[in-house]
Amino acid sequence: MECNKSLCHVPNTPSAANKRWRSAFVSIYCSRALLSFFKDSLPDRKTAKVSQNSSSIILDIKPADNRFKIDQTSLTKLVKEKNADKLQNIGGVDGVASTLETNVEFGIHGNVEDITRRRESFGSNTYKRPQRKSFFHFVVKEFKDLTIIISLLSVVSCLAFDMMHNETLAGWYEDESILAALFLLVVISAIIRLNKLTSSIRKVGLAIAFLALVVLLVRYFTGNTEDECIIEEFHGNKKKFCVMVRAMQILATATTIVELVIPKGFSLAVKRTHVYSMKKMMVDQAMVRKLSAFETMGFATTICTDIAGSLTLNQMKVTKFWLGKESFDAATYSSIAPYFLELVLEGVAMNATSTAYKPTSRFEIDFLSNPTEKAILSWAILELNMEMEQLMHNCTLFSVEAFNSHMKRSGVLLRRMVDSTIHVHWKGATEIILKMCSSYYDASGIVKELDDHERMKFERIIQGMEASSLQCVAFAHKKLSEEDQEYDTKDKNIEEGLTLLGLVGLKDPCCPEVRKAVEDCQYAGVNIKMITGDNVFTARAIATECGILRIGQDMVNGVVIDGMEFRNYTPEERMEKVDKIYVMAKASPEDKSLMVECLKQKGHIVAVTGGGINDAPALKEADIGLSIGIHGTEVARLSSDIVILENGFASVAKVLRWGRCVHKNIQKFIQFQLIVNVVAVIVNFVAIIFVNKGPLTGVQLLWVNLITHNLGALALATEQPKKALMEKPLMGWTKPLITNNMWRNLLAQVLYQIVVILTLEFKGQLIFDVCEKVRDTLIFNTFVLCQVFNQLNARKLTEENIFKGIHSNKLFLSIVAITIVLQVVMVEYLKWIEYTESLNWWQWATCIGMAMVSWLVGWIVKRVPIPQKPFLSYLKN
Ligand SMILES: Nc1ncnc2c1ncn2[C@@H]1O[C@H](COP(=O)(O)OP(=O)(O)OP(=O)(O)O)[C@@H](O)[C@H]1O
Ligand SMILES: [Ca+2]
Repeated sequence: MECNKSLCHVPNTPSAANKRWRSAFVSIYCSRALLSFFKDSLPDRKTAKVSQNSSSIILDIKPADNRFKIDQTSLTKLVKEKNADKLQNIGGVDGVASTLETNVEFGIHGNVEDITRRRESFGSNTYKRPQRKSFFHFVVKEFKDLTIIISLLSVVSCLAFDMMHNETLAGWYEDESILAALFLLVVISAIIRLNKLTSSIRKVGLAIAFLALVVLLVRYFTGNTEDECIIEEFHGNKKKFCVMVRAMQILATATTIVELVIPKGFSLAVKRTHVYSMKKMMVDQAMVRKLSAFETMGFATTICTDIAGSLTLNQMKVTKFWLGKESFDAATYSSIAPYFLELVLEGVAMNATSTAYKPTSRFEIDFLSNPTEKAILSWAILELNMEMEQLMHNCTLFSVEAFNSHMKRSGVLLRRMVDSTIHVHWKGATEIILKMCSSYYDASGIVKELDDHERMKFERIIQGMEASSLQCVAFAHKKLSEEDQEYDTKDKNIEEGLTLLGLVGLKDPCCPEVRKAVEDCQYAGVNIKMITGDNVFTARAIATECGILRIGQDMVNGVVIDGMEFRNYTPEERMEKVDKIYVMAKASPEDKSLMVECLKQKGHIVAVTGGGINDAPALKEADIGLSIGIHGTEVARLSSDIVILENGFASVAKVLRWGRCVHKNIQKFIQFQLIVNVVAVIVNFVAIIFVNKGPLTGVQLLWVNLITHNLGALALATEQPKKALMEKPLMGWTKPLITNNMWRNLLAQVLYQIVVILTLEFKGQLIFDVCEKVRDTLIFNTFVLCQVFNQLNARKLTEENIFKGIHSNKLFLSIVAITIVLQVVMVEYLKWIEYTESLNWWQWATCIGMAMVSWLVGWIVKRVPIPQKPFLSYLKN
């Protein structure tokens, strides 16, 4: 409007010279019109800047109006800042006086025109009563900074979270559903070792926050603080508002510190590391049922393994068949007397928990039984042409004792249809069955007495089979007299005086990679022990084949023992001998768990692998239970922490490696995160003490926390297990979570970052010749970039080359790149909401340069030797 009006007064005969004049005139007046418009609506710094520009225009071209060389805002600023340099720039007191067109001695001219002009420029010399503001208004104003609310909420929720997460876990252990598990993971997880660390950090943090609070309060009540804004704004208001607002500011500052020091990010990061590794492990056919098992596995000092499925393929096959003292094979089966073979097949078919039939195709046989039984049935059907259905038609069962790992035998009582005679059939572990026999069938089916001499001969045959790693099963038979009709399998009579029918030897081939996997684990400092229900000789042979026993070692006393022997030791003897035992054979389920219990008592971290029902108690007793094998039983799976669907010990070695990796990654994250938090707390604290306000605003700190907790944790969680993890012995369960190496790295980085940030805080404006806001932006930017660079430092806790293998971790690199991009966006965004100022290229380069020095610091500090004894133990002494 003003602009248009002014334009009307411009001469309307545009000569060439006048044209130039007019365009200058228009631009000046239009900009002035705009400025006055802005000035009315935005009474803050922004206008000041523009007005300064406008005043320079005025000075150049001699304005038509009577404005002063200095405007109100600049004048207020000059008074408020008490900046001697600026005063000097204007020409000192005299300069100011002449700018204001006044005389230091006589004052202003004072006529109506002059006063009006001054009133227009500087406003009237009266105090404008501020509008009454409600208490709600103060609250909203103080809490406009959303971060404070978020901080408060997160502090509260963090405490609630900690209380909650210990209890609610038990529910999903029983549930195999991976979705349910994943869902619960987001809400709760058990983090055992971190709890201690977290609680000590929390104590220190709360102490610092409290101290800061005290400092601020003391300052406030002793009037030692410049509460200009409050005094200015609330002058005339009731004092209680002042107190409340100040109290809120103090609370906000303290909350920011608490928010920084409560390491809730740890548990979150641990969870993320777990979930990431869990997903990776699922590719390897392993499902983690209990997340903390990951780290526990990393610390395992002993792994107790069974045979079937873990060391062997769980594909048993009958390879030996003895009738009497003669061995038969495919070529000689036809020479067996038919009536005798019929008896043997009756024992096989009737004394089985499942039925099998021969389908059209030779190789498709359906079974529902344990591997041993499956192998025997398939051998009988395929090699001995057993007609299972036919045999089952010929007799009726009236009592059955199913196989179990305690008794290691199964038995049936049956009546033959043809003559109604009653027969008992037993099959089971050779030592059990042999004890029940007093006679034997020789190769031609004639019953002979089993005296001690003959018994020895059979034992030798069995040992021969077992020594070639065969699992042996013996069959026995007895025909009962008419009076025995009422008996069932529980009666003594049918357990004695049996006739040995035959022996089979079953081969379960060792997994091809098992030897290497066992070696890897041993190399990593983990003891491998075998605990099995199988016979001593079988166990010894397989242990040697898999590398659990070294050649000659099996002869050393006490290395291979029998479950019963172990059971009968006194508790003291057990504790004394348990370390030396490498193979425990003929073990009952209780023996297996007794062994685990002993090892645990001795301070070992014990992992148990197994797939059978008989392994369940040991799996439960173990620190980490791993159920193995696609054919593993449901009971074993439910008793375990990790379910491995593949057969083979190689998977166990993989889990061990991942376990160590997860632990390492968590350590890396802790080092990384602690640096961020410690630096932020100290810097804020020091700044509060000296200048009453921290250099990093709530939003900025929240941002730092956000990227370190989330992106940082994710990046460090994705570090893959390296071969080196299995090259060192144990990391030590009892060792502190933060090792001396980590303390050293941490202290160096913290020191460096504190020096950089405090230098920027106190001397930054001078060094870089920038305003306060640019300096604050420099601090914020440098702090964030330091963390980005430090993330790479954290990749290697001890190695000097932090870039080693980084090319293979694309995810890590992408996360770092994303963080940098987000930081640029953040600086720009914060600028928009007036939290930061734009940085020029040179300033960006300076920030990056300062952050990059943390690599150098990391490299240098890794060369500083450290003591073996944990740092913190020096404090305790
Ligand atoms: N179905 C069965 N019927 C009769 N005897 C069996 C049967 N299965 C196994 N046996 C006998 O019982 C012994 C112990 O077998 P068991 O399955 O209890 O051992 P395990 O502890 O599971 O062995 P592993 O270490 O392979 O897991 C075997 O050596 C075998 O002689
Ligand atoms: Ca088993």
